Amino acid sequence: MADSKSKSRPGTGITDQEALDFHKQGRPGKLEINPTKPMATQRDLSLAYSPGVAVPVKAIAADPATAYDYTSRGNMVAVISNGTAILGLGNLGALASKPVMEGKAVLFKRFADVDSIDLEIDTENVDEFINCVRYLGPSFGGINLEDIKAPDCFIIEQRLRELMDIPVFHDDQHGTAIIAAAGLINALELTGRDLKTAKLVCNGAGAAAIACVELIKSMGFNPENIILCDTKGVIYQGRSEGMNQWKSAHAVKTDKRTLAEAMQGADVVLGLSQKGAFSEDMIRSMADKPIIFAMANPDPEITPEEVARIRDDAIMATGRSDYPNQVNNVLGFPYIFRGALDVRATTINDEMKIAAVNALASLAREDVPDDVVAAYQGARPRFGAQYIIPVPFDPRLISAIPVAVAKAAIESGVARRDMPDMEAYARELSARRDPIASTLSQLYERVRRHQKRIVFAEAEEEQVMRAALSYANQGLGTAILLGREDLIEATAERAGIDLNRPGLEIVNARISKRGDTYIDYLYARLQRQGYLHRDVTRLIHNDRNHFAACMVALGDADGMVTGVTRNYSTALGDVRRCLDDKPGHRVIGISIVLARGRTVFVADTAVHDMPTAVELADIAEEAAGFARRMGYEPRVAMLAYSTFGHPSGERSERVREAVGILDKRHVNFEFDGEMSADVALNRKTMESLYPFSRLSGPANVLVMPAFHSAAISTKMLQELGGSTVIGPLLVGLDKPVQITSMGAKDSDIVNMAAIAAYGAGA
Ligand SMILES: NC(=O)C1=CN([C@@H]2O[C@H](COP(=O)(O)OP(=O)(O)OC[C@H]3O[C@@H](n4cnc5c(N)ncnc54)[C@H](OP(=O)(O)O)[C@@H]3O)[C@@H](O)[C@H]2O)C=CC1
Ligand SMILES: CC(=O)C(=O)O
Ligand SMILES: [Mg+2]
Repeated sequence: MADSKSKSRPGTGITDQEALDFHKQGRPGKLEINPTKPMATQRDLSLAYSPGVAVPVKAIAADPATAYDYTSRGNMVAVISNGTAILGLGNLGALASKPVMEGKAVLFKRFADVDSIDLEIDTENVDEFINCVRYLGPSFGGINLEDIKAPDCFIIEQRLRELMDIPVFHDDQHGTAIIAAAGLINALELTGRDLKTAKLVCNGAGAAAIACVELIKSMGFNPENIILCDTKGVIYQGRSEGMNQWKSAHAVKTDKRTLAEAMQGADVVLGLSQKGAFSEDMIRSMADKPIIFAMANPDPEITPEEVARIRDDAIMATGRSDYPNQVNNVLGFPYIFRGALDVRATTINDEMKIAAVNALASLAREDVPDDVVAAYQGARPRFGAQYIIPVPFDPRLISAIPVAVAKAAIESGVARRDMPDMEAYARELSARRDPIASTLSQLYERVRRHQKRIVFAEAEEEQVMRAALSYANQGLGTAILLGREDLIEATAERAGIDLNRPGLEIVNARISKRGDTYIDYLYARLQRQGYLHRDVTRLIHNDRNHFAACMVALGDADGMVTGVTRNYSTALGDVRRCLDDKPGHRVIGISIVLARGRTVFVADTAVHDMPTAVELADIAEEAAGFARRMGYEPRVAMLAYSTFGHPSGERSERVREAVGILDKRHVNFEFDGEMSADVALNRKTMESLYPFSRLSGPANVLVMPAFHSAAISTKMLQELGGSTVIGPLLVGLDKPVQITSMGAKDSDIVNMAAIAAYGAGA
């Protein structure tokens, strides 16, 4: 029986099973540690460990500040929790909090290139917790406390701030407060309200809520206009039940006693409590143009759909990424720590927090430049009800927020390092960003908005079925499962997959009414290439790749994915029998290699065995065009074993000839060669030995001299270098088809399906 784990969580497009598989597959969890220095030879060992390591030891003992020069401390943050308030799920303990803490650690890395490790401390005793953390200072440049319940978190943070000389920042308090305040400033402006007169209700009086209220009061919000509520209702002066000193500090004189009463006529409501805490009646009773931030995770106090059903004048935000206006601390903590670490701040003070609020609020009001539009799924956002705050993938965040935070740290005297050239610092920050993850997420978003029908040619395979389900669940379009119903259903049953949902269609090639049409189409193409009618009939009835490719050719599907059960060249041959090349293009394979924070496109990794000079030039053009479509300005290196004529050889000649052909074509991208891979990828080597090179920076598109070198090098990078390799992606076919590697995982297959859908004009 299919169980609930295969049902999509409402609004998320993911199933519980997918979430479990995601965390389990490969190395369990989301983190691993990699050395940054070579550890290959006796010499390396002598330097990294005994005896060499003694030298930095003595240097640090003599001058502790040098720890920032000789160790990873300056870029290392600990994410620490005891699991007493995990998201909005409550107190589930230290161990259960680990997935969230690992998640925060990877967000640090992904968004701001901050190295981070999660530490789960198994105690609810405040003193024990403090004692455990207070001695960790030498290891880290900062401490990010997470998901610790109120009021313990207030005591813990306060004490640790006093005891430690590095930033200690409770993300749920200040991260949330900073983002909520930025969103609120903008929402108030959009609705023509004044900070001093607006009336606000905050539901929840825990870590996040108290910090939000404190921050907005410090920014000028009138304390008398704020009512705080908790599980016992309104926090009024004189209340004794369920109180603590932090709640008391915000108790107001009022005769309102329930959340429903408090929300009547309110301009703003902040939800930092629990799923479903706001009723439709409460929302109905608010003032005109209400501002509703339902920030509980993973499920908000009320959903945007529920609000939209009852009123059309609200500005609505949630903590989630699948709705507009995501007010979530992910917009803050990576960048705030980035700025604090870069000036070696001793703390994160109010000045730095307010600088972050203002930077974030103003970013949403700025015109979105062209190169940022892609982060917004191609639609240029305009400051307004649906866009009060930037999205986490906005590439401007990495420079805007850390710069503001670093400046504020310097001006308020808590920086231990000056940053004399802020413009250079902003440029450095931008270079830390690797656009590929945002490119892929933009690609997904675009597909979601222009959904496509993708045929999964090997749907009887379990991982293909999971990928198809995920494609449909993520709202990317219709997944067509090609295969025999009985086999598909049996596999689904065995794997506990529920196929009974919209967005999935099963097509059986043997009994399809379209079979004859496909046979006629294919016979017309192949009759003069040695195929008899009966051969073609067999191909359509028995071979999934031919049937699927004909579906695409004749418009019954927008794109196709295959490759799990058959080798690449066989699958490619099948497809090309049915589909033409795009006019004026050459079909090639491009692999995207993600390594050490860099993204490099490698071509041709699939089609041309020993390309001629003309073919190499064509490959360069296709690959450069693809890189540009993915958001990169191409710098193409035509690779060989030699560099600019040395040593000479026949294959290098051909590459040189290709460079000459590109010169004559006056292409609109940078290219040069022939050159070896180390020169292409290492700016210093290029500048010192070949200052005449025409590339303005390290190459990001590598055109390989032949298929074998391309395939061997990408596979070696994947297996030995720990790189992530996406592809080869097929480029240049008239209709989009992607071929996975044999035995690909469901996540790889769904990526390929999304890329095919994108290629179909999503
Ligand atoms: N979007 C974002 O970025 C963030 C969202 N959050 C969300 O905010 C919520 C609270 O987190 P946090 O402050 O860390 O947790 P805490 O445990 O510190 O505080 C929870 C607070 O919520 C109150 N509460 C719980 N249920 C209700 C209810 N039904 N009605 C009124 N009040 C209620 C509790 O009341 P009492 O005091 O009576 O027990 C308590 O004051 C979570 O859902 C979390 O996911 C948190 C951080 C960031
Ligand atoms: C986002 C976050 O930190 C929370 O919900 O706890
Ligand atoms: Mg949290």
